[in-house]
Amino acid sequence: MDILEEIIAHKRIENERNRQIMPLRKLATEVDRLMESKGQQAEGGSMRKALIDSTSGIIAEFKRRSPSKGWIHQSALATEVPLSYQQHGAAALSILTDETYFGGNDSFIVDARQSGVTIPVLYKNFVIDEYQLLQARRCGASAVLLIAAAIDYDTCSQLCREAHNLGMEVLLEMHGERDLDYADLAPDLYGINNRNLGSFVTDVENSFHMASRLPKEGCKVSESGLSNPETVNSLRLAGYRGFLMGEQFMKQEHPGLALDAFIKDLAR
Ligand SMILES: O=C(O)c1ccccc1NCC(=O)[C@H](O)[C@H](O)COP(=O)(O)O
Repeated sequence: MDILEEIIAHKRIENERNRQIMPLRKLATEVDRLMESKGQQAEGGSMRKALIDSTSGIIAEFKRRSPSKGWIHQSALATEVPLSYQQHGAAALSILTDETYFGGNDSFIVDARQSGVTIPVLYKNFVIDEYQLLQARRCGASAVLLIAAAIDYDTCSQLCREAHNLGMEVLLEMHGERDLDYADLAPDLYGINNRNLGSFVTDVENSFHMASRLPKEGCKVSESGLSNPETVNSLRLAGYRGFLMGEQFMKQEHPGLALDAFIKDLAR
């Protein structure tokens, strides 16, 4: 069993437990009310537009721990780091909400919004059913991640539609050619993950290899293992508009300042 299979097996149990605590119908009613009072479109607006309009294209990630690295920054605060990322030029944010494997929580997005984050936020979790889309909408996410390797095509198609009905965008994550069938679901953002989930090894060549295989007009995002400004500039030339980066910033004492320095290097 690779790590993704393990996480998904655990997620099914977790979702079931959450449904016992708050039934789907009750959560849906809460989200309906939220949408009535705050509007159809999710908080933070369009991540696709934010990436296309941005010069950096950086999606800065709030990730305290990971299966590959263990704790990266255990004491990092969701009331501080996401806002600091915004102040230092992030085009958008990704906030890990998975608790067991990434030390995350939905409350981190709530904290980020309450601290003053207004840019788009990706609900970074392993979404396999509608219940999690409602959780994402409730806590203030603008977009959700759907991972092709984690769900079958029909489920992905249905979740894409439901996310849109909830006013959120979809970042569809693919790893390799075997996932390309999913590209015709026309997500808002096409992600290529450079991390091999069997070995955890990251290889940015994966993004270069996959670039020409994605729809020409699609907004492409390269994910994982990015640490070098020159690589990001080369990925931009290859057609990418978004660059999802976590560990490179989170391993520093001040992730926002690390982002600031990285963006300055991009422009050199
Ligand atoms: O980060 C991991 O170790 C990991 C392991 C298993 C599944 C997913 C994993 N990461 C999720 C991500 O996609 C990354 O957090 C994101 O792309 C940022 O990557 P990085 O810049 O390498 O922290």
